[in-house]
Amino acid sequence: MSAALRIDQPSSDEAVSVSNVSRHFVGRRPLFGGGSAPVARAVDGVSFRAPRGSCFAIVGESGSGKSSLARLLVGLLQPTSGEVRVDGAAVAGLDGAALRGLRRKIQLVLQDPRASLDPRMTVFDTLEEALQVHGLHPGRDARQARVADVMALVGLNAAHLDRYPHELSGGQRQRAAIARAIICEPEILVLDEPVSALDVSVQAQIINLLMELKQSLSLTFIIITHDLGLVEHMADSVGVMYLGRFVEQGVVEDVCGAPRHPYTQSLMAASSHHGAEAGAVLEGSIPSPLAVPTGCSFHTRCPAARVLAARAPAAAVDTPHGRLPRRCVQDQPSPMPAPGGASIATCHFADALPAQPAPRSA
Ligand SMILES: Nc1ncnc2c1ncn2[C@@H]1O[C@H](COP(=O)(O)OP(=O)(O)OP(=O)(O)O)[C@@H](O)[C@H]1O
Repeated sequence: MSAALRIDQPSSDEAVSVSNVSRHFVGRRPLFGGGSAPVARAVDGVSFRAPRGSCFAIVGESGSGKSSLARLLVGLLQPTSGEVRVDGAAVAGLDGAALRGLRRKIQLVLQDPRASLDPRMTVFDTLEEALQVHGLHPGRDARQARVADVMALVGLNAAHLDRYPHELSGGQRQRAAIARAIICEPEILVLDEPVSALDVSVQAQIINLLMELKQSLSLTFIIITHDLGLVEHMADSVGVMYLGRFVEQGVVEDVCGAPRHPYTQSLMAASSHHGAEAGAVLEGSIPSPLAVPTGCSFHTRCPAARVLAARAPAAAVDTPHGRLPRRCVQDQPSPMPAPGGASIATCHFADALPAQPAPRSA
């Protein structure tokens, strides 16, 4: 059976399934002094499932690997290891008609719509071209009718059809980019920071539009964001990403309602929606994926690790990052299920910490 047939077959209840996926970027070997080429672990062993019609959110700071994961999902990047399945079929190695089939099924919406809209093409030409690439609605009249339908779906009208991207407002541009993403009737939208470049007044309109489209077109969403407020509003499940890994994942009510990993707790503290209950807002910036800290990769910034070390100095070790609990620096953390079986957190002390904002650093 050809790969083209496989990708188009209706199959599992899972729109997207990601199993232990990694993407490492190998840099240049140093010119002098020998040594091996540096390896950036942008995505490192991520797994999740998004059932049909659900919304899965990937949240984390800039540099955590969210965009690389998005590009792996839509086949723009190939995994170093692991497997991405869309609609039950493996994405790796697709080409030709099979790859076009995948591209129709899963569409990427970017933060800056200018990146997905050609500045030299009108809105009509952009939308018509998408139909032509996939051979849908053959004939000019049929394409015009489909374009008009999709324009209405996204809240644009005939007056916008002949405009170039720079002649549209930010919100209108994002509506045009969404129109381009849905015109070929995809099943899944990967939304990479879909509203963060927009004025606050326009953000709610675009979020409402996306939620309406999700409902009326039975779409599955994978949303990538740094905004936990958006996660709580839109998503069913969430993976919290730090240095290429999910440090906590589960249903949104559990992860956002009672975060167990100190990193999630810090993100919640930094979120405008939870500022009043804030614990420790994170200091410093995310380490380079070229030099992921050993042990728990979050230990160099973890406020809870310092508090635990101060409480139990006998079990602590001195490091360049302060006095830290031995377990944080020595063992590789493995995913720890919540006592109730709901969320999974990789913190060694997830069960010992209050499932609330992280304690302030000592
Ligand atoms: N082609 C590449 N070559 C080398 N390193 C890369 C490449 N692409 C991404 N990286 C590195 O991988 C890490 C994760 O990048 P990525 O863009 O996926 O993160 P992100 O969470 O989406 O951040 P942002 O929100 O800033 O885009 C970064 O440190 C980045 O420098």
